Amino acid sequence: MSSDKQNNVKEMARQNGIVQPLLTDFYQITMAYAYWKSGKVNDTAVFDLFFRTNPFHGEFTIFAGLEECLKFLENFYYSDSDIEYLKQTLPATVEYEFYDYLKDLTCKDIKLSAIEEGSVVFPRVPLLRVEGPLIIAQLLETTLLTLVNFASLMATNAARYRMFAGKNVSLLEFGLRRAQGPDGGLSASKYSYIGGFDGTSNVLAGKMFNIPVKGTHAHSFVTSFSTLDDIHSVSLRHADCSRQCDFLKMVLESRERISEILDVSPDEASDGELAALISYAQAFPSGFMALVDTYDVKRSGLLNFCAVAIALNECGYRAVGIRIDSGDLAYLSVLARETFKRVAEKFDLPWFAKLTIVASNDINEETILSLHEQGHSIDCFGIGTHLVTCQRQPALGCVYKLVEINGQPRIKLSQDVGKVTIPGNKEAYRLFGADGHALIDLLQRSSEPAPEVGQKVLCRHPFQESKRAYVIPSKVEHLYKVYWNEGRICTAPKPLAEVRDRVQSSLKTLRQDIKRSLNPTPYKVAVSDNLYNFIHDLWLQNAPIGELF
Ligand SMILES: Nc1ncnc2c1ncn2[C@@H]1O[C@H](COP(=O)(O)OP(=O)(O)OP(=O)(O)O)[C@@H](O)[C@H]1O
Ligand SMILES: O=P(O)(O)OC[C@H]1O[C@H](OP(=O)(O)OP(=O)(O)O)[C@H](O)[C@@H]1O
Ligand SMILES: O=C(O)c1cccnc1
Ligand SMILES: [Mg+2]
Repeated sequence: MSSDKQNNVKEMARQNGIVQPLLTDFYQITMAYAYWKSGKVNDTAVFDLFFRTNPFHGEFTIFAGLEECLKFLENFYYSDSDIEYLKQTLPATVEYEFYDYLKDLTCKDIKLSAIEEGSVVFPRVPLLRVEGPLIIAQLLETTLLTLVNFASLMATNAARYRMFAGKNVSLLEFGLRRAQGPDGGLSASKYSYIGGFDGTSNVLAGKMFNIPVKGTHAHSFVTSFSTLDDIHSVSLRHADCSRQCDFLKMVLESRERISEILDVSPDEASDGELAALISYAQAFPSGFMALVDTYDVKRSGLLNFCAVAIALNECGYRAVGIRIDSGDLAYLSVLARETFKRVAEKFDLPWFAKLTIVASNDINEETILSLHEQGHSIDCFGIGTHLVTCQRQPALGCVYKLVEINGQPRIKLSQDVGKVTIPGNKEAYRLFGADGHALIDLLQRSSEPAPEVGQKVLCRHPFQESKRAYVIPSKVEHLYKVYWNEGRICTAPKPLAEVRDRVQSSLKTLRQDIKRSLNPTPYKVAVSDNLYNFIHDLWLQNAPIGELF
């Protein structure tokens, strides 16, 4: 087996243990019993899973969570202890044959069609279409929603950070400590990576999903050292030979020289901080990355870092960079870059000017945009709280609605037109313009022929009669593939790295004005003329006619 395949198998095998049939709302099980009791065991249904509004005041969403949905279908069965628990929890009047029915239940008769994971998606276009026996399709509702909602929200949030940070900056996810519990933290790491982050500090996510694990060190490492006497050993082995260097002496000498260049007195710098940086460098001479804001970036952190980095260079190692975690990140990063440039010039070490500058501390979308406007020298953002808690919008509102029962369309009416469901079994197509950009998503009845390249197609707003347009597509993408059918995965979900690439390639198909931060242009989602008439006929059939006296 190729190592790619092995990795794929390994990834697929990793089902989050908490995802199981009882991870659902109680009403799914009570409904299952009521369906069963009312003779609906052989009824077949079609459910659509979709959202109504894009998150974060944006006009696009990234669809994620499909692979986990497939693992859920694959492993769906009620264990003996699940059945035991349900017997204790449901009323004693529930007939015992229902538990026998549940015991044999699997997803073998379910068919799941979905949009490719990592694609940009839009309101009202179903992300998943679930077809099969009514009872089992109903029982899947809550778990599928919980698997798609947070995954898609998180991937969208991360993709937005990626977009606004730009290509030249790397992004690290540092959020585990602030996430909504352990499972929220793990999912956040996974879907941040899909959305375009370059690495995570979350070690378990690294192991489970093969995400690069990255990090620096905390303030506590610095504050645990008080004086130079705290240094355990003064020496460091030279990179090229077994010779031991008197590392402490070299650091102190370079600190003297650098203090003149930077016009900062070594007396102002913290010796405790220097002891900490020396100790970290001795532990990781080839990966030295230091936190420099514990006491004072300008007067202590930068001087101490440069002193250790120059001494490391004399021992044959190249330092990696610094992290700044407080203060004015624009000003301090520019100051750090100027400092590195001056040292690079004086010591004739061009690489020193390009040392990595990581910034962290409550970073969000606005901070990144503002820092870009101000000008900064940051190479990498470490982002926790705002990213993983999706502070700007903590939930995506995907819903799961019945659109067909036993071949008959179903519509859910609402005073709020936006909440009226689009009935029937449908197909979704993305129509592209001549310049390669996506123009519109078109929903049609499944019985209609697919739109064709070069052929004029009438696209209608689902609820506003006067809003319509003819589109002549240059390319037509059928959005659904069948992923699960006849009890097995029939289209293998892509490995994480490919889903991550898909996010970027899919985002490229969107016009810039749809992706901008402030007042983005909405992307159009339309229905065919046939589907429009079908919706509105059914609407009239189902809407009661009021009487006025
Ligand atoms: N140049 C900047 N422009 C806009 N926002 C910034 C800039 N520099 C930092 N910030 C943000 O401003 C906030 C500053 O945080 P805060 O007021 O807690 O101060 P602090 O620097 O962290 O102080 P402390 O030393 O107490 O940690 C953070 O959210 C940070 O991301
Ligand atoms: O700010 P976030 O985006 O959530 O990123 C993660 C934060 O976690 C770490 O310290 P922590 O916040 O635990 O302590 P500190 O604020 O005192 O640095 C790190 O230094 C960041 O500040
Ligand atoms: O490695 C880091 O620098 C890190 C990790 C988690 C949270 N804050 C920072
Ligand atoms: Mg903090």
